[in-house]
Amino acid sequence: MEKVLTIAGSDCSGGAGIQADLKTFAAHGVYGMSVIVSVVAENTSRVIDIQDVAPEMIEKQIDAVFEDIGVDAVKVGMLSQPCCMKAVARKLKEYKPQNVVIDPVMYAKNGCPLMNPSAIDILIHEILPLADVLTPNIPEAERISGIQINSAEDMEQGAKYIYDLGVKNVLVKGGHAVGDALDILYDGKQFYYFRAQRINTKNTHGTGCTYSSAIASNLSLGFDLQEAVRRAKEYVTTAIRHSLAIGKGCGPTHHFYDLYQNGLTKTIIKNN
Ligand SMILES: Nc1ncnc2c1ncn2[C@@H]1O[C@H](COP(=O)(O)OP(=O)(O)OP(=O)(O)O)[C@@H](O)[C@H]1O
Ligand SMILES: Cc1ncc(COP(=O)(O)O)c(N)n1
Repeated sequence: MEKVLTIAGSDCSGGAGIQADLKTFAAHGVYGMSVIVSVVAENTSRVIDIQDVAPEMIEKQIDAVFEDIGVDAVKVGMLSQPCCMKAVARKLKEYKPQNVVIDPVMYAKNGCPLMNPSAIDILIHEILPLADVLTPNIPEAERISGIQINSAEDMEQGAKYIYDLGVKNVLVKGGHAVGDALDILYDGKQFYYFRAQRINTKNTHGTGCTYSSAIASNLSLGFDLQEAVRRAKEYVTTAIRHSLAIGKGCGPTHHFYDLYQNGLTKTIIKNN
């Protein structure tokens, strides 16, 4: 059985964070484990408060997982403060897991900040180099690269800039753009386009968490990166198509094993 770990924040309303990650792992048939970095009192409309777990406790949770069960892939999500980032970086450097997918979460869908803006330098210098694949959305790619993104060409430029910071693979997600939901992967040699029709819904709470966890699951299952992303794109698109109109704000994605089988996307390989 493949074992996948999420290191992220807890969303008590179940749509994003650790909860979305564990649902995604279960739908992929892999064994899910979690290290909670922050407890977030949030729902589909707002973030009420954030309480970070002490860095020593973050490290002890990571030790508990690695000294006993071990992992085949890791997804890293919300890291709100420099001290949390440093604790996670220390332990990832110590255990050197394979298949590390990092989602550099900065804001919730409703615009509430989930990362202290002063942590950006630590994110760039301590966390980004640990990623086998980094999955910024457009505002996150803009913040990391300083490049304004208004087109697919801008997404490519942003991906290239972030790659040059020392990130092995960069997947810029287009959920915040208009038109097709286009994501662009850059591996230092080629750009790969993953495209799906945009679904007309406000219920996209947790899409980024779902996507990065699906990529980590697929990597743990032995798929190469392009195939892992292609399958994850199908999974997240399906999870959005079946998202739930619950709560007063942006409802959550929905997770089913059976729906994972549907093919919805096209992959286009483009030369550099
Ligand atoms: N309305 C939509 N229809 C189809 N696909 C979408 C839609 N919104 C987002 N996506 C897709 O969902 C995935 C997550 O992308 P997005 O840019 O929303 O991430 P995110 O902003 O990090 O998510 P989160 O809301 O969890 O922070 C991407 O594959 C994106 O293309
Ligand atoms: C604990 C936690 N982690 C990540 C997100 C981002 O997800 P979204 O932007 O879909 O709200 C979130 N809202 N909460």
